[in-house]
Amino acid sequence: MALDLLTVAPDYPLDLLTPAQMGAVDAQAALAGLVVFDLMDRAGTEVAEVVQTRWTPRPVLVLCGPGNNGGDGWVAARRLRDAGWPVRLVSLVPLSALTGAAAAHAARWSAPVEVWEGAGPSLGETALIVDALFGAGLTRPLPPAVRRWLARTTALPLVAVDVPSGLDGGTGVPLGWAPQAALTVTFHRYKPGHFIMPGKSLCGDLHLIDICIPANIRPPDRIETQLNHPRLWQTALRPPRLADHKFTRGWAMIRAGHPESGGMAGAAILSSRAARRVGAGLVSLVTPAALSDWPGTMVTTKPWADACAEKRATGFLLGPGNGVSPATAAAVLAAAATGAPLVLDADALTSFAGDADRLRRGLAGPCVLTPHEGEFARLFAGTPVDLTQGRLSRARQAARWMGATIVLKGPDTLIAHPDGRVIVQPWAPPALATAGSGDVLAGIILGLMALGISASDAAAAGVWLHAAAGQRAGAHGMIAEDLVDFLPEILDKFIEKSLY
Ligand SMILES: NC(=O)C1=CN([C@@H]2O[C@H](COP(=O)(O)OP(=O)(O)OC[C@H]3O[C@@H](n4cnc5c(N)ncnc54)[C@H](O)[C@@H]3O)[C@@H](O)[C@H]2O)[C@@H](O)CC1
Ligand SMILES: [K+]
Repeated sequence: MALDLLTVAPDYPLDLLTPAQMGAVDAQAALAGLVVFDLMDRAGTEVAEVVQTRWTPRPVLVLCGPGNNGGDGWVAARRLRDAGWPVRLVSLVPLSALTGAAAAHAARWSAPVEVWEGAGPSLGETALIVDALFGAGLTRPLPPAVRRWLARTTALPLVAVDVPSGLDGGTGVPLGWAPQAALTVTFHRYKPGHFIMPGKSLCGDLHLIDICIPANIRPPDRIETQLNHPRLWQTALRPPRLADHKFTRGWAMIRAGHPESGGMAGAAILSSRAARRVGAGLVSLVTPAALSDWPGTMVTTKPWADACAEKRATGFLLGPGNGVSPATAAAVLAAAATGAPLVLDADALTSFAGDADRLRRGLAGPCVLTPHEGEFARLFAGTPVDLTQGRLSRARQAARWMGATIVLKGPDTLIAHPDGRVIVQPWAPPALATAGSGDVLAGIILGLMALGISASDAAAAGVWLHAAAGQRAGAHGMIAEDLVDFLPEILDKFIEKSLY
């Protein structure tokens, strides 16, 4: 089910654990006296519960693998059978190959078992598949026969235990291939692969089960990936103070309406409105062409160099409707050299395609880059960033190398910081994929940075506010202008209230 961004519980777990970290938590839980047999019992029992909530009784085929993921499957099969469901259980390995808690739960199964042979089991009446083949322990692609069997059953709904077998929970990238699940039930904490494409899509609806591992049992290393939520940054946002005047709330400069883009300024106007809505004191559109009047936004035809020389400027945005050109690249470098907060989007990024190192060397202050996949690939081609890796790894590498915050946009927008942390925005309505939406996002981040908020907080807050405005706007008929108009309501309800 799509988790509701606006109502998610304040104690919702934000940490995303890699399979190795989850393994470390499991191991510590065992050391702390928790019994794997009991954890597995809870896990499998809850899988069966969730299945019964979602589907009426029907012939179900439970596929159990060789490890603990398979163990969860044995429990789920037993619970479903106890509840009166027609259950077939197929074990990938002979029962003699099972060990530990999985073997103990297998011993409690009192009905016939089919052991996988050749091309796999016949489907018969099967109307639902439970995939308990491999979870966190998968280290290599699925056996070819398993892959072929799963690929033939795509017409049936599949419930994945922990992850669709074949998906790397750490990255969201399949180890070769993974089936499409209708529902994925996972335990204790979500993993990055549940929210990062293509894993996010392969998992279908997500359900997190508390198997009663205490929250103080944590992996020994730093948790580097988290879900985005106001809890992470809301103390950085502040309501206007009594003593404020427009310059204490920041002066943002936006480069707009350049001849290379045919003089179009609409994108920059959207950005400027967004920057003002989130609280920037003053926003200037710096443009060589006269623009029609935009009340509240200052329009100036002074040269960009003059804008960069303005000591009171607290933020610059380049990109929206700037045109891909050496002039745009030069304007970026001029703004970057000031050391003031900088947001780069669209054409400002593509103007450095094949020359990203020049941008990297030119950055003198905090910077947020907001590429979508195509802009990211163009910008980082030929750099040390390995473009063959999944989105999480690529975003992380790019932020480290560039020394800037990277907002890699998509249905799973990633906010990667130079220190290796990545914040994942899991809930973004697909309606946000519309012209002008990116200009609004860049403007929100600019406005927050111009207010003095750090690049990392501004990027995470900006992405969240943008998604929340999109959710508030609804599934149909939303245009980018609407996002801007919903911002005050979102800020009011979710940010400032928490500060008083
Ligand atoms: N450890 C715990 O405390 C708990 C673990 N749980 C479950 O345990 C799972 C992890 O269990 P495991 O670590 O045993 O890992 P898995 O059950 O995912 O798989 C491990 C087994 O698969 C084999 N294997 C890996 N890749 C293979 C491939 N491509 N072809 C054939 N064999 C392959 C491994 O050699 C190993 O025998 C989780 O995903 C979760 O479902 C739950 O029971 C909850 C409690
Ligand atoms: K699985």
